[in-house]
Amino acid sequence: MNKVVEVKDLVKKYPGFQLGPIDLEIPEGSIVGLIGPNGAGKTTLIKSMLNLVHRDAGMVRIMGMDLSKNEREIKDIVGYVGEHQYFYEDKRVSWLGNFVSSFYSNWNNDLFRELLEKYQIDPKKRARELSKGMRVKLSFAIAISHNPKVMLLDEPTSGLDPIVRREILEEMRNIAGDEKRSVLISSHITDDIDRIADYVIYLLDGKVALYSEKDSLLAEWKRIHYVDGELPDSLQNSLFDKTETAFGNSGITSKYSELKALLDPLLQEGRVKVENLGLDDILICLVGKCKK
Ligand SMILES: Nc1ncnc2c1ncn2[C@@H]1O[C@H](COP(=O)(O)OP(=O)(O)OP(=O)(O)O)[C@@H](O)[C@H]1O
Repeated sequence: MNKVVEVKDLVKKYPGFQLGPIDLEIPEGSIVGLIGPNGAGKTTLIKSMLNLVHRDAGMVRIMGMDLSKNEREIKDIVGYVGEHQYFYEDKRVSWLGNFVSSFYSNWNNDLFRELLEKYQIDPKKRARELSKGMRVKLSFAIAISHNPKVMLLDEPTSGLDPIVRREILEEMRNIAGDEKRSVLISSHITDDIDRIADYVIYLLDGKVALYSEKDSLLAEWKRIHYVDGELPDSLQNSLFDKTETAFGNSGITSKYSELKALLDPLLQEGRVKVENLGLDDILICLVGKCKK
């Protein structure tokens, strides 16, 4: 599969914090969710991928172009929505659309107008008159209207109501659905990531702790509920975050496929139960908040 985005040995240092070295690739037509605790470096990573902050080392290639040499061309094909929206506050939405259109070679004004209507943004309103959610939606409309090949989204859905959030996520699915475009989206709303992502990156303390296909990740991480004495010791010992439950005991495995053959007969007899985990549960374990 082609790589739309390649990041190699990327390092960004701040006093008391270092992002990287980061290596990652985003395949064509995929949505990658970026998950991590506050301060893990998600914003720094996304900004470094667009030269919005200057990296100390490493390489970023987008659609085969090197960010050090082709920054302009790259910005033309990347749609970015950041945590904060900066507009000329006294200008009207229609003016802003017109203004930004001049920076992009593939600007689609019909699409921009369609999106404003869909997101119920009055083109006559001035930026300062828009609500927080409307500002995010306007940023999306702008990012999508220049037909980007890659979308880099930094916590884009946090201020949005559930209806618009769903719409925006759907839009991202459509963008990735044409197989040629890709999305990297950071969010603390792991439900959103769960809903749309094909891959998940866990970023902890500036490093990629885990990068996996989402479905296989969720297939491997399970909580096993068992009654004492029902599980072979070796299996019990391989579990972590052991907790007493109404069923008896429980513990987490991150390698369910390796235990499945042993567990299947017990499952059939109802002596063991298997519970699915969410992306949040996995994050909590990865940051070391699970019992060993
Ligand atoms: N301009 C800056 N100057 C100094 N330190 C910075 C700067 N920007 C970010 N940092 C530091 O870099 C680290 C990572 O911050 P970053 O905003 O990338 O994390 P994040 O994962 O996006 O966090 P959050 O989930 O809270 O938005 C933090 O320790 C932060 O204090």
